[in-house]
Amino acid sequence: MLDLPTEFIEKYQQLLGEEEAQKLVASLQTESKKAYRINSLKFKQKTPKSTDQPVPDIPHAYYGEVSSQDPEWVSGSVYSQDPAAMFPAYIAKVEPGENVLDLCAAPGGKTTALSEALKNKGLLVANEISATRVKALRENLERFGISNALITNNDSEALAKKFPNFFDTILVDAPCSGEGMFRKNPDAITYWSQDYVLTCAERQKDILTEAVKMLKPNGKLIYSTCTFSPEEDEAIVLWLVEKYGMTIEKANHVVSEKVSYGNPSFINSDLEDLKKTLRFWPQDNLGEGQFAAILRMPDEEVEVKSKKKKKQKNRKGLTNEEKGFVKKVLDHFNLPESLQNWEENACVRQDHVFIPAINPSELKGLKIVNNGVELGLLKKNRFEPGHQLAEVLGQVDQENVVELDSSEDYKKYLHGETLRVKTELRGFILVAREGFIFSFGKVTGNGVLKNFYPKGLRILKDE
Ligand SMILES: C[S@@+](CC[C@H](N)C(=O)[O-])C[C@H]1O[C@@H](n2cnc3c(N)ncnc32)[C@H](O)[C@@H]1O
Repeated sequence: MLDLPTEFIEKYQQLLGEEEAQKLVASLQTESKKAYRINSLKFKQKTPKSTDQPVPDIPHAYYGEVSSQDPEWVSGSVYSQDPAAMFPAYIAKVEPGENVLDLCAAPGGKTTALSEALKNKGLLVANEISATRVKALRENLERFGISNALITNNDSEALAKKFPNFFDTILVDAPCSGEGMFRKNPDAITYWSQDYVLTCAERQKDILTEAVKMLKPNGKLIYSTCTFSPEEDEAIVLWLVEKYGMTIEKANHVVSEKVSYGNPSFINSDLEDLKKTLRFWPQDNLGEGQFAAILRMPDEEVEVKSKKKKKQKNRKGLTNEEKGFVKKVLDHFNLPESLQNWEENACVRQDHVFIPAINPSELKGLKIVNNGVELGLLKKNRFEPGHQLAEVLGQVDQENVVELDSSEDYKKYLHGETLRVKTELRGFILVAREGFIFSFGKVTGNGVLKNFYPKGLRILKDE
C-alpha cells in the first residue's frame, strides 16, 4: 500500500475534484503496466514475443514483460518501456535525415524510438548529464544497432555552445518530480514536496533555455515529463509560448480515448492551445503518468553567442594496409546500408576503427561517450571486430552465424564462457539465440567458440 503525502492528495482533490482524485489515488495503489516496443530496425529478422495486446496508437508496441536476459532484449530486438512513456518520441514524427537531439536521454527509452524513426539517416545526438546513467544509454543504443548517434555526457549549456540553431527536432524529457512514477518507483514519494515541484520547474526552465538555442528556426521541440504537476507541465509550456513565441501543435495521430489533454484552468490560464498538450493518467489504464507537448519555434533564429567555427581538420582515415585487415573480416558479413561506404568514412584513433556520426574535430570540448559505430580494434597485422558492429550487423540477414541451440549454452555464453560448437564455420562469426544475433564469437580449428561477449555486459552466474 503506497503512503501518499496528504499535501499531494489535497492538491489533486482541488485540481481534479473529489471523484477524479479518488480514481487517481486508487489507481496508484494498483500494479504498474508493463510493455515493450519491438525494434523496427531489427524485427524483420524475427518477430519477438507475443503481440496479442497492442499499446494504443504506438506501432509495434505491446503489453507484456521482457526480461533483460531474454535473447530479444540482449539482441536489442525489443525495449521494455512504460506505455505512456512511448508517446513523446512517437509524437515527434521524426523523419530520416533530420538532425535530432535528445537532451535528457538516459537510459534511452525515447532515444531508441527516435533512432528507429531516423532509420540510421541524419544525426542523433543523445546527451545525458549523469556519468553513471550515460553508460546505460550507450548500452541501449548499441544493442539497437544504431549507427548515426553521437552520445555525449554534458550539461545543456556546453552543448548549446557547440550546436547553435542546429537541430530540426529536440526532445527534452525533463528531470521532474516524478509523480507519474509513484507506483512504479515508490522511492519518488519520499522526496516529493510542493517545494520540490517548484525546484524542478526552475530546473526545467534552465534546461529549456539552452535547448531553445539549439533549435533551427521553425524547429520542433517535444517537451515531456512523468509528473502530473501543472507547475512542471502546462505552466512550462505557457512559459515557452510567452518567452519565445512558440506555438503549440496538436498530435493529430494520437487518437486513443485513454489519452487525455492539458488543462489551462489548472494554471488559471485562458490559453486554449494548452488543450492540445497530452496528459496520461494512470486511472485511464494506458500506463503511468506522463505529460507531452509539441512546440514549434518561430521562423527566425534565436541569437546565440558562439565561437567562430575553426576550419575543420581532416579526420585520420585508414591506410590501405589497415583497410585490408578490416576488409578481411567484414567480407564475411552482409553490411547494412549505413556501413556500405565504410572504406571512405572510417577513421582510426588509438587503433580503434570507427565510422563517426559527426567529424570528431568539431567536437572539441565536449565529453564524447561514443561517436557513430566502433567497427573494432587494429591489432598487430589483424583486425578484431567490436561488439557494436555485431549489433549493427544484426539489422540484416546474415549467414555467418552460430546459433546457440540450448538455453544452457546461451547462459554460459552470457557468462563469458568458451563453448564447443558443431559448425563448419571458422574465424569470426556472429552468435545468435533463437535467431536473435547478439554478439561476435570466434571459432577455432577444433570447433571451440571463443567468447567475444563484452566483459562489461556479462551476466554473473547467480543473477
Ligand atoms: C526523465 S529522465 C530521462 C528518461 C529518458 N528520456 C528515457 O526515456 O529513458 C531525465 C534525465 O535527465 C537527466 N538530467 C538531469 N538534469 C539534467 C540537465 N541539467 N541536463 C540534461 N539532463 C539532465 C537525468 O539524469 C535523467 O537521466
